[in-house]
Amino acid sequence: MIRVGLSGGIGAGKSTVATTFVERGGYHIDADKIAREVVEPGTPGLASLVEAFGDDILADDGALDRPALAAKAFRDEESRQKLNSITHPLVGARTQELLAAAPVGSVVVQDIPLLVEGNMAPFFHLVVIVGVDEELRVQRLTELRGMPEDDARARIRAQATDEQRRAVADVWLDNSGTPEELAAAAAELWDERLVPYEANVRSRTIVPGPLALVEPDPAWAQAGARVMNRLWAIVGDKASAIDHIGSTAVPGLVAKPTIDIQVTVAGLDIADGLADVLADGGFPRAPGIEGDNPKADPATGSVDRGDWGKRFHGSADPGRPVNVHLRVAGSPGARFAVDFRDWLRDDPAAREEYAGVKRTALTAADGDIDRYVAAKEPWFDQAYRRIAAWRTNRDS
Ligand SMILES: CC(C)(COP(=O)(O)OP(=O)(O)OC[C@H]1O[C@@H](n2cnc3c(N)ncnc32)[C@H](O)[C@@H]1O)[C@@H](O)C(=O)NCCC(=O)NCCS
Ligand SMILES: Nc1ncnc2c1ncn2[C@@H]1O[C@H](COP(=O)(O)OP(=O)(O)OP(=O)(O)O)[C@@H](O)[C@H]1O
Repeated sequence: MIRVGLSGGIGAGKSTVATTFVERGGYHIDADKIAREVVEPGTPGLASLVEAFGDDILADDGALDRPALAAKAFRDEESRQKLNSITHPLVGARTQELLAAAPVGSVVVQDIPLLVEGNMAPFFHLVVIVGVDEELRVQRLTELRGMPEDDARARIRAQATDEQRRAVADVWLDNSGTPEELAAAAAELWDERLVPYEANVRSRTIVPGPLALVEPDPAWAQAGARVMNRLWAIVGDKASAIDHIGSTAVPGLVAKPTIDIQVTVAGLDIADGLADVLADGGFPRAPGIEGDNPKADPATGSVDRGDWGKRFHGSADPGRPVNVHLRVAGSPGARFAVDFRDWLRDDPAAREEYAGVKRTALTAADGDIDRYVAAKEPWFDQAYRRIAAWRTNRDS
């Protein structure tokens, strides 16, 4: 099972995407729909709303007069918070019930208008945001849905900004074209990414990233932050640190387009205990990788005899290659990963040198990842010594 969080500002067009996903077999959990169910006539939810906002939010038949409540609730922040504090726990509880009932193998599509506002992004395997410029949204809401313009704008003001949405979006679906274009993009996403992602999570299959060097992409930092937030949500207090490491964490450096993340734990037994939750969360374990090569000083031949053990996980998402290295706090491998990144960030000449080493290794590797890694290893050995000197200098 994978959980897909679907969101977007009011009027962005989530419904089109949700419909496409459901037509293709998605298990739909619709927060707006649940928000209506929990305030139906006779529910404790409706009674709480009346107590909070007065009985003039009721229509003649005793049901909720939605525009009347909207007029009161979106008037100011305090009123909206009051509304949220009544409805959101009820929506949350019902969501949990529906999630528990999702069949094995489901792609669960959770349609949540306030996903970003509620900091819920890390709890999904993938976050899909539908985006359209604010003015076009207001135009569609007023002209096509008959919503008063001040109501539309009041809700937009009460919601996250597009910048905040972009920061958590694994996928951004633009809806400034036709609904048919949006539906086609959603269908492709479903077929090419969501269905294989779910199958890979179930079979615990890693999708390796390409063995190719690409120009530095400023989007890697945010992609790394999203993966780190997701890993924190999975491993919780079992980790003492989670860091974006490797070349994608170094601005300006060519890299394999795979995000490397280090999860620091107290011991490898803790790492082993996390294997299943990580796999369920979209990061299956790679068998057979139990440690890094101990670094040897090429000048003296002396090897760092610390514990170089680690556990290694990849990504089941065909659209986002990730390496997750679980290393032990204070071990030389854990320290080296962070220092290496910081050294490269700090030293443009080292960065250039490493870029050259990678290009040579790529040619030598002839498409074989193990040969690529091995070809870089001698350079790492001598870099290890230089980094130790750099660290001493930095810390003195
Ligand atoms: C105030 C209510 C009765 C107005 O009903 P109405 O039929 O006009 O709107 P509807 O429920 O269809 O929501 C439409 C859109 O308004 C926006 N919206 C709704 N509630 C909120 C809120 N509390 N804060 C910000 N935006 C909101 C969302 O974009 C949503 O998709 C209703 O929105 C409500 O009960 N809201 C509280 C529950 C809630 O937060 N729902 C959103 C996700 S759980
Ligand atoms: N590409 C499009 N071109 C023109 N109109 C569109 C397009 N996509 C959606 N609409 C219309 O814009 C309005 C808002 O879209 P929709 O109801 O799907 O948004 P939503 O994101 O589900 O909104 P809400 O947050 O209210 O649930 C609707 O009237 C819809 O028919």
